[in-house]
Amino acid sequence: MYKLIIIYDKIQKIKEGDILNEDIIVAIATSRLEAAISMIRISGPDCIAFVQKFFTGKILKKSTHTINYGYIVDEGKRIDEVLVNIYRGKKTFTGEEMVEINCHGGVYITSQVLNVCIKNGARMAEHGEFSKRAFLNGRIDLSQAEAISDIITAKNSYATDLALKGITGNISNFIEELKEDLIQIITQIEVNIDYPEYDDVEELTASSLLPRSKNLLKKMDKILNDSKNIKLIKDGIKTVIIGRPNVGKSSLLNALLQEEKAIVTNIAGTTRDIVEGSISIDGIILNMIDTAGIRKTDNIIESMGVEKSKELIHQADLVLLVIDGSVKLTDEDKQLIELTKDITRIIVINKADQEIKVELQGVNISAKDNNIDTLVSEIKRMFELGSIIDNNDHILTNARQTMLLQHANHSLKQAIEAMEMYIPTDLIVTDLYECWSNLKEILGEKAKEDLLDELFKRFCIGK
Ligand SMILES: Nc1nc2c(c(=O)[nH]1)N(C=O)[C@@H](CNc1ccc(C(=O)N[C@@H](CCC(=O)O)C(=O)O)cc1)CN2
Ligand SMILES: Nc1nc2c(ncn2[C@@H]2O[C@H](COP(=O)(O)OP(=O)(O)OP(=O)(O)O)[C@@H](O)[C@H]2O)c(=O)[nH]1
Ligand SMILES: [Mg+2]
Repeated sequence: MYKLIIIYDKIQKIKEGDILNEDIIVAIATSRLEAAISMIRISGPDCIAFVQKFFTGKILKKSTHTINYGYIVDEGKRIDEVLVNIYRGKKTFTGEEMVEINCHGGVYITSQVLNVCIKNGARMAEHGEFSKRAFLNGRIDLSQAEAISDIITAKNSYATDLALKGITGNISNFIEELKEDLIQIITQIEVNIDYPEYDDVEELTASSLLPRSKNLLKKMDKILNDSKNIKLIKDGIKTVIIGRPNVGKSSLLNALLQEEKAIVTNIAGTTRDIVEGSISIDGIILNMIDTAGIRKTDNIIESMGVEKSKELIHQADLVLLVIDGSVKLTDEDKQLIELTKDITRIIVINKADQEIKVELQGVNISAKDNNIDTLVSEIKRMFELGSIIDNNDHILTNARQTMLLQHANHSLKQAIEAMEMYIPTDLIVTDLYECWSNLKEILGEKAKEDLLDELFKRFCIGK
């Protein structure tokens, strides 16, 4: 970020007579601070002619999609030896003319080359401005722009597969299909309102509108249902390990992490603050939190830890409730079983290397001996996430999209209820239009300006 400040400083120092072209934007598109090569990405009308002002290589007038060798110069002085990629015409990422300067990847040298660009009149891009321009120029729709952001932040192969599908327009396609279904329903009503060949509302509704609408609703329901677990695939499963003191929670965390991360002792109340760690089970990410053992205590520090543990239960995607199987179930155990009964949880009966004294449905493990296969299998069984994506292209990938489809779904449901009561069709249309505008917004069609700013701000600079 500091580079941005330096660069804005330089803008102030632009000499009189310099062309300041607000339309040309630059950004460093490499994420690492120091690398072999940095790419400085430039977009905007006539940016090839712009770069030619300080690039010694001769870019042929009519050439496009070529790589050009030369030096970046500033007031006659060579700054760096570079390769420059040029993209003329509208067939580019942003839909505008584009240039990419591949310079050496040091932090200082990159900022020097950037400075030359700024000095000659370009400005730094905002977060996501390249993708935003691609969107505004109609190269991609909003779902594709989100997918570009997703592929950069993807943490596993499921998330990359999903993002790549989104980039290639998968979401766009199935939303267009839904829009097509809906427009056919709306058209049929509109035609009937304008040309009431037969004014029998009941017949029109029963014969075609209702079955068509119900079919569309079913499609939407399925998409919403299949998209439920996407957040878990993308961000991981927030897994909270709880249980009364000394049952082996920290030992379990360590066994899962295959690392002695949390302190383990035979003293009850060892863990006071939370300990975190992440693992990947066949691509499913578990973001685990080991907590303080839950019990009544007079110790202030311990009791704060206990409070935190209780809070975390309600934020979890998965609770691992650890029970010491080598002793009889205590009242504290029973309270925790009750407390988590409506939460996605696995009851983990630990210390199975000893004689088991509890009668309880759960998975038996021995954290101490790293004997946790039963638990790992159970987690895999519960979150068979990959298969959702493998066999299904009709998935939404974020909360914005699913919320809009839920709204669309709701409006359609209301329209169907109205149809079933044979309410005059012109009144039903209002709900259907509401449904329509929500579907459109998924692709960013007529999306509000401030929403767009909000969205693209979350991108990194240079994207
Ligand atoms: N050097 C470089 N590598 C890169 C990118 C880039 O911008 N520059 N990308 C940036 O994200 C990604 C590739 N994505 C891209 C997406 C579209 C177009 C593009 O020019 N599309 C045109 C022409 C397509 C064609 O020739 O068929 C178009 O859609 O009209 C380029 C890159 C990853 N690698
Ligand atoms: N026999 C046996 N002992 C275990 C097993 N797992 C943990 N222990 C022992 O149980 C004791 C407590 O283990 P911890 O992992 O610290 O338990 P905890 O639940 O994190 O305890 P607090 O942090 O105090 O809440 C230690 O002495 C461990 O060695 C196991 O599978 N079998
Ligand atoms: Mg502990």
